[in-house]
Amino acid sequence: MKQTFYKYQGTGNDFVMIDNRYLSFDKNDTKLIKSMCSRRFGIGADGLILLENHETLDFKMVYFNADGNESSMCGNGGRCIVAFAKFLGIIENRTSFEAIDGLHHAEIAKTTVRLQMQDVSHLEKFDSHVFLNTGSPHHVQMEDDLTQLDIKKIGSTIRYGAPYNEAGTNVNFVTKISDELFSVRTYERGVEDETLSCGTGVTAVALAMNHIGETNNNLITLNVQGGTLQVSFEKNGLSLGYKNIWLIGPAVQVFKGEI
Ligand SMILES: N[C@@H](CCC[C@H](N)C(=O)O)C(=O)O
Repeated sequence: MKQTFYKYQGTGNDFVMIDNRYLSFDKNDTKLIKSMCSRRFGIGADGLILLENHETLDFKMVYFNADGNESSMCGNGGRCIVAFAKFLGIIENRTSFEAIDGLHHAEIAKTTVRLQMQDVSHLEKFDSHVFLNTGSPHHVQMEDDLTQLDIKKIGSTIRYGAPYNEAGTNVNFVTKISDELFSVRTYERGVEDETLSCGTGVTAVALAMNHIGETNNNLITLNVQGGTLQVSFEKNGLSLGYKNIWLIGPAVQVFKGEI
């Protein structure tokens, strides 16, 4: 049987998107998901996302990395599935849906999607980096010059090295431009390469920069390889950590196909 799919991108982080409300797609077929995401032998994407029915919320998001394995939260994918739900007529301009890390609220206006992320209560500061989980694990490291870095080489060394080892982490390299503007390049676990953007990654960068005192702003703009994202947040007064965190940026349908 033919499978209809859509291709979406959010600041260049691209996804195969499938309406799986009738459970027609076999999500245990890791080889198929990997081959669909392959840029040489398939459609080509950083990940594949299924939109499924949810008992009480608007829909459920199921996310797979390009390696074919289901993974933790994808912020850009979360923004893209909101645009997809609107395209399918499931939602209007506001939504609540479930992803692997729990409930998310979002709003869409034209091609801009604002996605609420989970509160972050635990950030670990080390000499050369910060580690935190924004739905996915992120190592955040400041650098003087992002243009000269071999992101795949350095990123994979950190991702597979101690203390992360096989389970791994995503790795973000950051340069400060001003108190409200940072540049970011990200090595993504499960893609095992640099991607043009990572939503949970820029969220981690914004919180980490506030946490280590590089900025006191609570609305941060982040230049990534594929465009520009914004992250807003509030410091959690009662404890170390952040709440009311929103990831904001474009989410665009690129094409529709059939395999
Ligand atoms: N591109 C994503 C992150 C996807 C998950 C990540 N590769 C992992 O497995 O941790 C984003 O936009 O957040």
